[in-house]
Amino acid sequence: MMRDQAESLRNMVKKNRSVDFQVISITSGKGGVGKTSFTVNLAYILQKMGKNVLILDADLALANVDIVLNEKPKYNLLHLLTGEKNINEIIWSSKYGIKFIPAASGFEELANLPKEQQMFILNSLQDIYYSFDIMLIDTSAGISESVINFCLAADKTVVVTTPDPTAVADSYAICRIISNYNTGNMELGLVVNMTDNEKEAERIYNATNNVIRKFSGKTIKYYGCIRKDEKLSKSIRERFVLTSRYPNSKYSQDLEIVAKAILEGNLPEKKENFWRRILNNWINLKFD
Ligand SMILES: Nc1ncnc2c1ncn2[C@@H]1O[C@H](COP(=O)(O)OP(=O)(O)OP(=O)(O)O)[C@@H](O)[C@H]1O
Repeated sequence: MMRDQAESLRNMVKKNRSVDFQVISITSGKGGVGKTSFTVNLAYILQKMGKNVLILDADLALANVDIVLNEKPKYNLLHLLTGEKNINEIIWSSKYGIKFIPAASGFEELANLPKEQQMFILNSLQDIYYSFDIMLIDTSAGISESVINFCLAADKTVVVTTPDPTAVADSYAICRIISNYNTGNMELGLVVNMTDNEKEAERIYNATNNVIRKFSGKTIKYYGCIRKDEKLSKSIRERFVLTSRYPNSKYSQDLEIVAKAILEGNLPEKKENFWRRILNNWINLKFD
């Protein structure tokens, strides 16, 4: 009976809020390019814009979202997978108001989660997604089956790179793979982080876009660039969220422009599409 009531409530809310739910995956070819700090600060800015944001820490075995938010969550995805907790019980509310689903650091087995368990996590999200406007998925760095699948299931994927040639090369690689598999209208875009040279960032975007167009006939979006800001490193060291404490810092100003560009991209169709895409398109990737 209670289940029936919950179900009809869910359907009611779904009907009322069917168009403005977006899933945005954030990924990178190389580690250490600023992906997690980008995710957390983006969440804060989107929240300031009035969006109700949830972060899924999908960097399953090397989770960092809790560290950037300076939180010590009690439960994490491991508790969900072992059946000890349900999805509602593992959502952690940070002091910044941002809610997140923590992964579990140091559990190697989580890095190569079998497809069934990845599906289980994503299916569990169905019970809570109606409460949010935006879900940000912080994936792990690099090319793995679960990263590609999280990206393909999203409405938008943001690839974060730095101007460092190895980071650029790795971001080409991940953009190429995602574009190849992207048969739907998932919007793929690039952010160049830690650059003091806007022209250089645009050159990196143009070069990436040209390669992708050549290989897959598709284009990628340019969401913008973020300057190197010593305050960001300080915020990580001293465990505060930069965009909250220093909204006028270089990093915060640039990220606000990037956040608007991401929101202004293609509007998602129906929120239900996320789940349909997961169920229909969760694929076994074969890398050549
Ligand atoms: N715009 C920036 N200006 C200055 N430093 C930055 C900037 N962005 C990120 N950093 C620095 O880069 C480091 C790595 O950031 P972060 O942990 O967010 O990267 P990541 O890509 O998520 O790493 P991993 O792949 O290991 O999870 C941080 O210590 C931070 O100080």
